Amino acid sequence: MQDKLTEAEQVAIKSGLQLVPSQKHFSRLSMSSKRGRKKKSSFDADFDSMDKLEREALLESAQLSSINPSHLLRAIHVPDGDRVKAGKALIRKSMGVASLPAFLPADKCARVREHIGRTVKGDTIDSVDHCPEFQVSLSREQLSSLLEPHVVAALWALPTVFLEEQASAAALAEAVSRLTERELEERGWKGRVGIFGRKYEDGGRTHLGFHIDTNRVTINISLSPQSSHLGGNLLFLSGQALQLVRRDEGELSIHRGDVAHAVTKMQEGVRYSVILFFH
Ligand SMILES: O=C(O)CCC(=O)C(=O)O
Ligand SMILES: [Fe+2]
Repeated sequence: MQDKLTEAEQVAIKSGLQLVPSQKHFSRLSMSSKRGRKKKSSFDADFDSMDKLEREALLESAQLSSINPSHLLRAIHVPDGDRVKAGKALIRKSMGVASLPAFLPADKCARVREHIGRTVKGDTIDSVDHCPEFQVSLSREQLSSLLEPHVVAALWALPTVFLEEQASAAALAEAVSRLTERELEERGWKGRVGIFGRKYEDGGRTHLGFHIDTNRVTINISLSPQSSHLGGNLLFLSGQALQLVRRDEGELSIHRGDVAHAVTKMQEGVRYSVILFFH
């Protein structure tokens, strides 16, 4: 474990990020990785067991902008191998996260939201935090019937374009909108794609702690207007910074799987998202 932390530390130091190599921090980390393996039955227990820094981030505290991303990276409860990957992702020069506002129109968001609301269950356990998932799996066919087929084709092409283009989100959106049906098909993701919807609310799933995804690229679309919830926003450790992304209905976020991310704690309302894991 010390070796892996040292590797993470070296990566951070090379990039000029500051890490605090205190013994206290090392012992807290060994305690925290045990928490990651333990079964949690409640969201409160999961939240309470987090390091103070992660709790502050998930509460969108006033001090959010003063949180040192590398300190936060060391405080989150993830396996050490994931911490190394997330550390490399944090300092990577190429784009780790991009946002495409208004990717889905309001009526389509409402359709997907209704489907999730009708079918979501809290009786299966999440592999990240061991809390009830409050998620529902979708097939590509189901997604195509809820959205337009050409939107689904664009979703399948986006990760390829995202990995190829070292450009801005606007350039990414333009690249996808310029592609013909045939080009979309050619760029379409050839690997496995996992699709699911999630619902967050007080009394249900309230948050999702920092983690990395095991797949290469993740697309996450907000299905709820910002006005329908307080909290429930995305946090990313990318571009040498802790980024808070407050999205409106229909906004698409695309990120590499190894970028550490979280969903802040719901304070009010309901929040839906649809997530695609490109393996
Ligand atoms: O629900 C969200 O918006 C984030 C979900 C997520 O990061 C995940 O399921 O891995
Ligand atoms: Fe995730």
